[in-house]
Amino acid sequence: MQAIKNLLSPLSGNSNPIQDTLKLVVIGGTVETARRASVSAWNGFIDSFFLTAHFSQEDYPYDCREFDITTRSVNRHGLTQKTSGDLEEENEDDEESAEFSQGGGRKRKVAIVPSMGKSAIILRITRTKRFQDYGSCAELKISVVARNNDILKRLVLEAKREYEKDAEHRVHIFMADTYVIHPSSPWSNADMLLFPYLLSTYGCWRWNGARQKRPMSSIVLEPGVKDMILADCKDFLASEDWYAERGIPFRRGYLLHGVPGSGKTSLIHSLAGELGLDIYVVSLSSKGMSDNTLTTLMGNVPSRCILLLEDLDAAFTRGISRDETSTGTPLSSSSSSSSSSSPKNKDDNDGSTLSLSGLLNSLDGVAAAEGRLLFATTNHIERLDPALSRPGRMDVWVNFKHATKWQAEGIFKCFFPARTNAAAGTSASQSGGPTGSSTSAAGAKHPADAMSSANLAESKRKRAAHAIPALSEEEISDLAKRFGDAIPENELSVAALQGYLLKNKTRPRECVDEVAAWVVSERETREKMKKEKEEREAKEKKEAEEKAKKEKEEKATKEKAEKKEARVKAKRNALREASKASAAASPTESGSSTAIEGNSSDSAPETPADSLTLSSSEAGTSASESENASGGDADTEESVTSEEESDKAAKPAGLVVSVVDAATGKEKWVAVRAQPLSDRASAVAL
Ligand SMILES: Nc1ncnc2c1ncn2[C@@H]1O[C@H](COP(=O)(O)OP(=O)(O)OP(=O)(O)O)[C@@H](O)[C@H]1O
Repeated sequence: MQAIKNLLSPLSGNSNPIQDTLKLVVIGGTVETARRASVSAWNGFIDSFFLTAHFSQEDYPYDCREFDITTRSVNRHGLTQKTSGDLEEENEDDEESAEFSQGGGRKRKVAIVPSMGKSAIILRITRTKRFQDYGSCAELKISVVARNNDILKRLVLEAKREYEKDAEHRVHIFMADTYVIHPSSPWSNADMLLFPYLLSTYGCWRWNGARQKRPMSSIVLEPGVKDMILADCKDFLASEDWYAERGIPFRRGYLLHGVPGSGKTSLIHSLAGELGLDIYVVSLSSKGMSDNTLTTLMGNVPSRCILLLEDLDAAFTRGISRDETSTGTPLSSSSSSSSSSSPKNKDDNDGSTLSLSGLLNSLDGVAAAEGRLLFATTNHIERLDPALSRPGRMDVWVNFKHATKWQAEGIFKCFFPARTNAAAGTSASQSGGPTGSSTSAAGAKHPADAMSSANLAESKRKRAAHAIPALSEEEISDLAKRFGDAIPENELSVAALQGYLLKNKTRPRECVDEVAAWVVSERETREKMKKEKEEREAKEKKEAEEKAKKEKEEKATKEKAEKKEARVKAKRNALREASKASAAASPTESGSSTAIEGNSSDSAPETPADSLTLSSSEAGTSASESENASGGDADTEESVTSEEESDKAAKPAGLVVSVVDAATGKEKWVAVRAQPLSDRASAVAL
């Protein structure tokens, strides 16, 4: 105490302010360090009583969602026998807020739950969020005060049971995790090549959540299409032995192509729910996707699943908007196999080095998994390489078009079920409607009818309380017919129709009354957008052309300047050579040299016109003109011409020789006309 007083006392006196500040800093630092040390020691002490299980979000099935259930299951059945209620509420709160403290901080929750025995179990749940190079990852820690880990084991098993029960109504989605070096990462590409083990965590599948199953009946396609695909999938999954007996690789590919918003992705989601398969999604154009990564990913999918390659064309045609000459056709295997030299890689330095041959190999190479259903979607089938879509890789092709009248009618019925269904609480909501399996109606039976007969499992989600008027079956049929009639055939996407119906989800009658006006406005909007797009494209094209023209001009000017410079250089060399030659010839003729020099001076009497036409100063002027003409960026064609002309003009002047003034010792340039002198001696005599 006395020491602290001594330490603080000078602060109140009239001591040096710098010293006081330093003291304050030292005191503050000491107090904070002591606080942290004590907190850490206390946590360590408490932790020593806990048995802790760590669960990472990346670990399937021990993901956070499962453990949300876990914690509930602890409350409901597992360890408690009686419901306490507290933990349930806490975890509900968790789920709703579902937030982590900023900057990767953590939140702690401690709940005391009555145990099966007499003593209480202290359960501590800690959620943390780690930020990694390729995203963030949540981690869950469950700690209990116990002598052994039996409780934790039971907890996990209980959670697993609950989780699997819940999973029956869900489709699990896994995303391909590709290798990406974050800008802030200390590792460079070179490091990765040198130490491949650094990549070991990439090219793997990451659980991305579980979505409610979508009933097949909510997908409205042309009659028979859904049933054909579903039957084909089922038949394939049941034919493993048949394939094995014939030595055919046990794989099947489906290519869904067509206009955007026509239900390709929705159908796959629905099929996954119907067949009870998980979906593994690969985006071929994602950063860091390479042949090796894709092969690893394809080899790691489970035997029974749906492998989805979205926007198949995008992987090889990303540069299409930038490359005017591109036809959109993917690079050929030979050209694209040398990934580093492909245009794509030059343009996009994002570490993506996927080649067509790499993709083909990963689809049906020796390392490719068997038993999976491959679904590929594209909006531009014409851009696909034939090798990619050939049978064996893509066995079934389905074309998705804009909505027909039949589809419009069907989707209307999905949105507005008849009174009987609504009363029974089985009303179909929009795309994310009630969940569960349903048996598709065969043939041309309307989807809404199929839905009404479907045995929908009870949804656990909260239902939106939309006040949808309950209309009779006849009225709904009539409205649906009118709605279908008002929709133009093959002009609007089903997604657009869905958007319109969503806007009117509680007004079926008005929805039909106003649909004609909506179609008109939709057409106008599309026209406007088309026009704007054309204008934008024309503008971009014009700008690109202007830029190209400018670049061409600059290049030409530069080339000319270089040529001129080279010519001037050559001329200088020629002059130098000439002067050397003259110097070599003149030493013995000093008198003549003097004579020439005398002739070149202003005061000298005029020399014979035919022997000496230019004075040294004139020759210098000519040379300097040539230099001026060649120098500078503003050189033009005219300047070249004038220079050439001046060259021509200078030619009759003959040799330009260097002479040395004997008196001053200075070198002078003298031009001498090239006259028909018979020999050098006579020229020198001049
Ligand atoms: N045939 C359909 N039946 C029911 N709903 C549909 C249909 N087509 C589209 N939709 C609805 O439109 C939305 C977009 O559909 P989806 O994503 O399946 O289209 P897509 O063909 O995969 O589009 P893109 O090619 O742009 O990926 C979804 O919400 C879906 O509910």
